[in-house]
Amino acid sequence: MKIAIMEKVSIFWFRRDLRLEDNRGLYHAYTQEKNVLPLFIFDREILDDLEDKTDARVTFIHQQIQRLSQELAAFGSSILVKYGKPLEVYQELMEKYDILNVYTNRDYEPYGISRDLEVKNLLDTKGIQFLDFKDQVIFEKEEIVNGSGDFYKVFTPYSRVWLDKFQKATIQLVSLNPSNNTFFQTDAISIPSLEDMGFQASSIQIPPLEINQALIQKYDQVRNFPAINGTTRLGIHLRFGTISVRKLALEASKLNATYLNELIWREFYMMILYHNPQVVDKAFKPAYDEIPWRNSEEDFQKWCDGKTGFPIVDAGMRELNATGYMHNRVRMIVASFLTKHLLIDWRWGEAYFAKKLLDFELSSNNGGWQWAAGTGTDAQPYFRVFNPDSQTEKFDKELKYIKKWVPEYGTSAYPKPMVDHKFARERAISTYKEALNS
Ligand SMILES: Cc1cc2nc3c(=O)[nH]c(=O)nc-3n(C[C@H](O)[C@H](O)[C@H](O)COP(=O)(O)OP(=O)(O)OC[C@H]3O[C@@H](n4cnc5c(N)ncnc54)[C@H](O)[C@@H]3O)c2cc1C
Repeated sequence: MKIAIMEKVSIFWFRRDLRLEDNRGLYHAYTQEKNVLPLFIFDREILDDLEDKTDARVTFIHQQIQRLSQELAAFGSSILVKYGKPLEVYQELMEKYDILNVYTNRDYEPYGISRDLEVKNLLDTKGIQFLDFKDQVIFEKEEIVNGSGDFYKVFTPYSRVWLDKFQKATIQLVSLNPSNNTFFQTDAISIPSLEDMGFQASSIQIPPLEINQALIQKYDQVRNFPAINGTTRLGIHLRFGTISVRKLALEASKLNATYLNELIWREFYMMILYHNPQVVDKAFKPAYDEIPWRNSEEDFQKWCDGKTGFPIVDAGMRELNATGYMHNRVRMIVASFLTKHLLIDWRWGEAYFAKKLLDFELSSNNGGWQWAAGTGTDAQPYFRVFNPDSQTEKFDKELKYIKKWVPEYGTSAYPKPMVDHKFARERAISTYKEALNS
């Protein structure tokens, strides 16, 4: 009888860190182990919930995995790509390989935390170590806390401490030294196709991965105008880790304080979610869960379709539907409109954004929606209701953005406003007031 000898490997599990450059967990695996087998799992727990089978994010990940596979070929290695549920995949791998250790980068979302705990417990049964590292943020967990050791609930003091710590830290980028190659040596391993997983390629364009220094330098002056290319569109790259946040933050710190501040917002919301996982379906400020939302399905549909009769709102929704992107200023306007003008639950809008945004990030999306609805940290006070016309006057005065996305604006084909601004504003304020005083 022939006994198969199992290959001895250590696994590096890629998730939202799809790069070789300055990847902390990978660097640790590479410098500490002898036979590093890269792994990526197309996670059915996530994919099965995606309604759109041409989801652009899945196409993007698939392309990035192919790129990684090519980059690893230069090291005589490849990436093992599985389609399934992580626990089942690990059960299978434990039968096939003699696994020494599993390395990965930490996740802060409730699903990621429970997935990792399950995998860790499974690996424990065979004495395999699960080693996770900080990679997707500069500071995590309890690194930024107040004098009493509590997490910050308000952005400004958080950002002050973050910045102070960042300025004192020596942040060095890490890279893999090819002459000490410790990757598992193998021919290319085949990657399941999108079709194998029930998906098809999307035609949506992904913003390029470039750090546009000239843009970042003037970011504070241009970032609020949706008609111009005044933001970096690096959201999807930060989401899936095709860029290192350390690299970007180091550049930003030399170029523009406002831009760096936005990266701090990203981490602030990640840590709010980490410390308060209940915000996934509850208001950060519990009293706001008493608001009796109107939740008209008909109104919601008009909002989704960009047919509200408020051109800046419609332009934003149409941009989102067509490209998977919406400018931050317009995200704030459409979110305020949905929650205040239409009194529709912020969770409806949040879920719609989650389906459509290329840069969808649970923490920032939840934080952005709760901010707009007035239910969150540092929220816009409920009695301040964005006026879509004055926002247009300030940020799209020449109507360039509106005309791009709502070409029929100004003609009889364009719908009349679905609600009167003054009436909706007063209705929102009195509804919130009553709920909060009850
Ligand atoms: C209702 C609402 C929902 C949002 N949903 C998301 C989301 O799902 N994912 C997401 O990444 N951002 C979200 N944002 C924040 C912000 O709108 C986007 O990060 C930004 O528009 C992305 O475009 P950009 O990459 O060109 O950003 P830039 O302006 O170039 O900023 C660079 C990066 O900084 C971070 N950043 C910028 N602004 C914010 C912010 N306000 N909060 C947190 N991080 C920020 C992002 O990672 C962004 O990619 C949301 C905002 C609102 C008001």
